[in-house]
Amino acid sequence: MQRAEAARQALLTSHPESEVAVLKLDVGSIRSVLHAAQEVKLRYNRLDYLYLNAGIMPNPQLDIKAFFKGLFSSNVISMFATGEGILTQKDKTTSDGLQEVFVTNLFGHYLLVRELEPLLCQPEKTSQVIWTSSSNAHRSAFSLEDLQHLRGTEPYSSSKYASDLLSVALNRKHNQQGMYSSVICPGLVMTNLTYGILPSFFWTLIMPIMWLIRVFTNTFTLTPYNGAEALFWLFMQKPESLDALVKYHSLTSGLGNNYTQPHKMDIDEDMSEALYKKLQDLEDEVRQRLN
Ligand SMILES: NC(=O)C1=CN([C@@H]2O[C@H](COP(=O)(O)OP(=O)(O)OC[C@H]3O[C@@H](n4cnc5c(N)ncnc54)[C@H](OP(=O)(O)O)[C@@H]3O)[C@@H](O)[C@H]2O)C=CC1
Ligand SMILES: CC(C)CCC[C@@H](C)[C@H]1CC[C@H]2C3=C(CC[C@]12C)[C@@]1(C)CCC(=O)[C@@H](C)[C@@H]1CC3
Repeated sequence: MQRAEAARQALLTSHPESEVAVLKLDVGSIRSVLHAAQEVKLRYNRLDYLYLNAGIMPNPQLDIKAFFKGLFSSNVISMFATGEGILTQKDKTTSDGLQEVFVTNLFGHYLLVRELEPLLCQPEKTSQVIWTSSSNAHRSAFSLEDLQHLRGTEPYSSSKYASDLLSVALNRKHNQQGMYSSVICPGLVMTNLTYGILPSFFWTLIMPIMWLIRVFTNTFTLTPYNGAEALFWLFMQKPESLDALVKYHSLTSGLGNNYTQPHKMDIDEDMSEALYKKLQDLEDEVRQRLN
């Protein structure tokens, strides 16, 4: 909570007229999500925006061999833009008996949205739910038969693809009630997540190479400010005008200009419906276990 309080103070310094409240929430814990949602419902009557940004990539491993192979292939740009085929992770089980990446990146958020539906779906008004997804969300990493990615080595990619599917399902279910869901990709940003892949001093050393690569992909946004471009862009749009089947990417040009670009997602609407059904079943199961 110390860092949250520091962020609150910084916001109040830059925007003294605003009201900023903090609330403790561990999206990786079912009890914590339910407790925090209860607290939100006590404090507020409605929500206009819900940003689902929390996410983890535990124990990332870079496949050096695949990286060098990719470097000299025709897929090199796509490899730098998405990290496809060169990153794996080691997941673990939480005390709720769920896979940590699945619950932190997807299921905890799903449960939070379910709990907050009464505040998000209100007559005559619109609300926006925005997921921080990733260009690393690959259909090949996801399976409806293995939602939690117990049998694979790319739980991060699987969970992000699942968030894309879930966003599509939420739109189909709730647009008529005024709730709209979108997914964004911030691009490659230097944060604790990327410092888990390679140490921060190494990223600093290769920064000139990163700026050079940015000329070819525009996906190397590199700073949190640049990565937030799509969030800001979405905030300025009318939610009814957005395309549910599109992911909004923050991009930074070689000259350092930020812009947002929509990319059609590789999504099958039946699959998104099937995922929603499976998440509902799991929700019933975990709620029963808590009672
Ligand atoms: N960095 C990148 O290149 C990219 C990142 N993303 C996504 O952006 C999002 C933010 O990640 P990023 O800033 O890069 O990484 P960081 O590791 O720097 O930040 C992760 C954030 O998620 C929060 N978080 C993690 N676990 C939990 C949890 N169990 N409960 C509540 N909050 C939690 C952290 O909170 P706290 O500070 O309290 O620990 C922190 O605010 C993630 O969803 C990530 O997948 C997507 C594409 C690229
Ligand atoms: C540029 C250097 C000389 C070598 C860096 C190689 C890799 C460590 C990176 C190349 C593409 C990167 C990437 C990600 C992580 C680091 C790389 C694999 C992500 C998967 C990080 C998390 C995301 O959500 C994606 C959007 C990133 C895609 C690109």
